[in-house]
Amino acid sequence: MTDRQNTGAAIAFDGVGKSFPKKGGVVTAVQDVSLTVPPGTITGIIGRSGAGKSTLLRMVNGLERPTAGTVTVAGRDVGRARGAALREIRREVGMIFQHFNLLASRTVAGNIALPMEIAGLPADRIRRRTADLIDRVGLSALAERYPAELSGGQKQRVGIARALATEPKVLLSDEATSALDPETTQTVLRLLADINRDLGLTILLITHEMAVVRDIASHVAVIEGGRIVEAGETYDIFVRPAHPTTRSFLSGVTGVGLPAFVADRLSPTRPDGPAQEVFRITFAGTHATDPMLARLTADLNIPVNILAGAVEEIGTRPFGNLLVSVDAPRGAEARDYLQRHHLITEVLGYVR
Ligand SMILES: Nc1ncnc2c1ncn2[C@@H]1O[C@H](COP(=O)(O)OP(=O)(O)OP(=O)(O)O)[C@@H](O)[C@H]1O
Repeated sequence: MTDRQNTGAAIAFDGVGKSFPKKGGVVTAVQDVSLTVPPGTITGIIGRSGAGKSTLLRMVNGLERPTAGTVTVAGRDVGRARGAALREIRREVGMIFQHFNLLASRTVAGNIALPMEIAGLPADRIRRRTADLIDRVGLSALAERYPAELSGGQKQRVGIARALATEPKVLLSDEATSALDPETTQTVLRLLADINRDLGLTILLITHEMAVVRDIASHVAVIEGGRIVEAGETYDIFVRPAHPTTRSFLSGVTGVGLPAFVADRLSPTRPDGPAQEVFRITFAGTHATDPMLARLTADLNIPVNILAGAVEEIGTRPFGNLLVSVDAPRGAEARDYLQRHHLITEVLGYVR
């Protein structure tokens, strides 16, 4: 297969809205979304069920048309494209699905060949390209099997190969790993990352799992109630989440939660009498390994209780979280000290 590094197309949403008619009114699925997906990136859109993710994604390949604003792929207005122009855009935008959407009556090779047959490619070219694609997704031994004979991960590999058949510049992924176990999820995410790197394909994926974003996406947008509430580089969003929805998505994946004996007693306001202030410290980049807590105790004589902690990597950059408590009257002083030393702190509450 030819190397087409950095030829991925940018996707741009500009003031995009989508409403559906319903009895007695309208349902607004997406409102006022402006977002650019840089070419060659893997960008994640994360949101809860009903947030508008699928609707947003379906506007990129013209399965839905916006009722406001414009969606462009490589500068071409998808919502206004018709006929041949729309078919051309669809060839450039591949899509993979949570439930794979394979044809049960066709073999692995037959499923992958289908988009090329529809496009009217010559038979020998279809055969060669199908073999290349099967090889790329690691299914050479299974070319003549039927979907019912495959595992979920193998089915998704077929889905990916089929999506690549028309040599798209953009790949849309609609919860592609949600039906897979964690180990298979990792292998499929690795395959998507390889394809992004080798082919320069722009990947836009929707998910409800922040772990998927962390593992593969360089950029992320958080959607709620049809609006983008926060967007940026994944690392920055992990280190400094601004919106409560983003924080709640992160709380499940940053490796640290409060131990139950603290969480059960945590109060949002400071109680009267002796209490401990509980806060999160986020370590980013080169500060991740600084022995700051020891210095805090040495410089200010504030003892720190460590409640939980974890260090992980996003891309290749270290990122850590510590949950600690200090004597409540000295909490502000301790946090101020840590912030002056480039750490990020967030008060979680108080315990007696
Ligand atoms: N064709 C449609 N007709 C009417 N309402 C729709 C249609 N498609 C989506 N909606 C509504 O728009 C809102 C957003 O739906 P959408 O499927 O985009 O959300 P989602 O974030 O993808 O959720 P999920 O993860 O559950 O699929 C929901 O309230 C949904 O009921």
